[in-house]
Amino acid sequence: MKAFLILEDGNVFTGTSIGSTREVISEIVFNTSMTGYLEVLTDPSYAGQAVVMTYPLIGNYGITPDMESAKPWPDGYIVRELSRMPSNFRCEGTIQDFLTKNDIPGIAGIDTRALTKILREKGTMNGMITTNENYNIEEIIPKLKAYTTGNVVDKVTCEEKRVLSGAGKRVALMDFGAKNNIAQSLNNRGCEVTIYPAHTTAEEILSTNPDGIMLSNGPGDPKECTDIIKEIRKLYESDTPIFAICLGHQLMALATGADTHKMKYGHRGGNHPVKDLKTNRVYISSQNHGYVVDTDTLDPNIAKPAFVNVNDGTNEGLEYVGKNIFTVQFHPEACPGPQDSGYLFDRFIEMMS
Ligand SMILES: NC(=O)CC[C@H](N)C(=O)O
Repeated sequence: MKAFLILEDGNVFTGTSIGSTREVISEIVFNTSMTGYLEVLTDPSYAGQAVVMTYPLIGNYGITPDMESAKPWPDGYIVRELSRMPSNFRCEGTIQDFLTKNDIPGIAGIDTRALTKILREKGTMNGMITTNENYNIEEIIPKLKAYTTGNVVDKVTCEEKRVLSGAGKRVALMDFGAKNNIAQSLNNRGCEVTIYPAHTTAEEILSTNPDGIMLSNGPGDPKECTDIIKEIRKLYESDTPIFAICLGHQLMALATGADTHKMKYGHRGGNHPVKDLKTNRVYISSQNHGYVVDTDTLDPNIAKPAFVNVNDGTNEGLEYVGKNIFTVQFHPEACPGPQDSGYLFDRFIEMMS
């Protein structure tokens, strides 16, 4: 069946429908990872977005246990070519069936390179995936322009707290849409990790007297999380060691008076160079974000840049003055992507000691 991707700027791509045939409007973002399509699909930070995979062949090892959460989260999936015959000793099915089963619409067979160039030049924009051949572009474009993602953290956070037991440090992990490998990276290092729903109060977390608090990644505009930011402010004031990743990093910055803004097209992929400003060493990082902390709005008495993006000079991490708090915009848990910065979990454990 034919499918159409209609962009806010009037561009239309015609391809083949994959997964659900449901019509969807979403923000269209691109990811440049060459492998790890399952970790991308199951990263809750993609809730509220349709993802374009720039790598031209997707699904060639099928569905494997490499999941970062229990289900796929993007609103839509856009690929050049979907493998029809996946092959891998762990393969349990096809992307096609996975998308259909989870009611996620997608489109294959379009020129994803041309699409990515549009998104890079004009910036991230909204789009519609539809199988309706009689679509009316005049009616659709105003709808696309008016569409906003809203608060998506509430959609992805866990409903109840759960514990990964361990004999080491006791970490409270705030789940704003956490990828599995954050808890796993801590648990592999012996930590007992208690995962809390996003709206747990600071009082409840602090009453358990954790050795450290981890703030997770998550979807959407950090400024939508007004209630959570208030709780994070209390965690900041508590003097408990804190490590935060991506959305968690942005929320801590907002909680302490800095500002964030939306980037032109964000960073999503497995090859983003970030420089540690203390050592001048560059790490290749896994990334998935569309917002960024404004370096100009940082109060040097509160937070100092610790990492910077080598490509565009944007902030990639902060160190909080007089506190055991450091936060990063990139993903030390990888999944997918390079594990160069996994040592940051060890640093967090040292900080808790
Ligand atoms: N992976 C994340 O935590 C993303 C954070 C935020 N939603 C952004 O796009 O910038």
